[in-house]
Amino acid sequence: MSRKLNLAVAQLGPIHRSESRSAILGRLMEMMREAKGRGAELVVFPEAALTSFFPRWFIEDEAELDSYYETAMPNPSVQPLFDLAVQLGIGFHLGYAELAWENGRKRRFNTAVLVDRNGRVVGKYRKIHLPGHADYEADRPFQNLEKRYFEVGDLGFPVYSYEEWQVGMCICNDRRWPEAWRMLGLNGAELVCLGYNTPVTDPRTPQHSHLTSFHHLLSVQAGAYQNGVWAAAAGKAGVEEGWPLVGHSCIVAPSGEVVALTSSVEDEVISAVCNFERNREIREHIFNFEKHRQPHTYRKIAE
Ligand SMILES: C[C@@H](NC(N)=O)C(=O)O
Repeated sequence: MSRKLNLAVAQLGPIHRSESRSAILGRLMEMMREAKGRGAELVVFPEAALTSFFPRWFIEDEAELDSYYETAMPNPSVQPLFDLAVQLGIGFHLGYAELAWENGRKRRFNTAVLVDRNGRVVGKYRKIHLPGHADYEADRPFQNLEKRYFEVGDLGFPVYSYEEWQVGMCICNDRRWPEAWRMLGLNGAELVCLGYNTPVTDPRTPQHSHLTSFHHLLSVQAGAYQNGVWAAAAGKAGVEEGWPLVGHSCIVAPSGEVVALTSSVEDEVISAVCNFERNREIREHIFNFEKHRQPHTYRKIAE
C-alpha cells in the first residue's frame, strides 16, 4: 500500500516592519501558487509569517504591540490567502501572533493553524517552549521578548486529522525539545509541521553562531527519526531589520534523512512526495513505542 502526500515548504525571506500586509500576503500567495504548480497538497509557511519578528523590539505602546497580532483567523487581511487555497484546492499551515479575549482577559500566544483545502481551520497549536526573556535587557544588541509577549501555550501537543494524515505542530524553539516531539509521536502524529524565526547569533552564546544551522537541522532530523514522523520545517530567513535569521528550511523523512532543503535565504518553495509507509520502518522496529519504551523509568521528565 502506498500512502503519499505531496508536501511543500514555503520559506520566507525577511519581512520588514514597513512592509504592508497586502505585500506580505502577495508573497505568501505567490508561493502557494508555486507549491500547487508542483502538485503539492499541503504547503507549510513559517512562524509569525504575517509580520516582522517583533519580539526583537521592546514595544511599550500597547496599541503598537497589538498591531502585530491577529484577533481572528481568518480575518479580512488574510482572507485572500484562504480564498486562494480554496480556489487551488491546497491546504496550508500558517504561523502568526494571536490575540485572544478569553476568561475576560487579553491573552497573547505564538500560534499556528492547519487549514484544509476547503479553507477551514482544522487544527491549532499554541507554542509551549517560549525562548528569551520577559524584561528589557539593555546589553543585548536585539531583544528576544517572547516570554513578555506570549503566554505558554495551553493546548498541549494535539494531533489533527488532515484528510487521511495525522498532523501535529510545534513552533521554532519547540523543535529543540525532545519532549515536544515525543508528545506528538505518542499522540499519533505522522507529520509534524513547524515554523521558525531563528537568529543566526544568540547574543548570550555568540560562540555558537557558526552552529546555528547545524543545531536546527540536528533537532529536526533527530525529532523526525526518534518518533518515526515526517517533518516539514519552514523558516523566515535572511537579514530582517539588520539581524540575520537562519535558512535551511527542510523536509525530513522518518529515517532522519533530509529530502528537501532550501538553498537561499529568500522566499523559496521546496517540495517532496512523502510516503507515509516509511513511518512504519521506524515505528514498527527501532522506535516501536509499545514494545520498547520504559515509561516507568522516565518519571523525572514529567516532574
Ligand atoms: C531563539 C528561538 N527562536 C524562536 N522563535 O523560538 C529558537 O530558534 O530556538
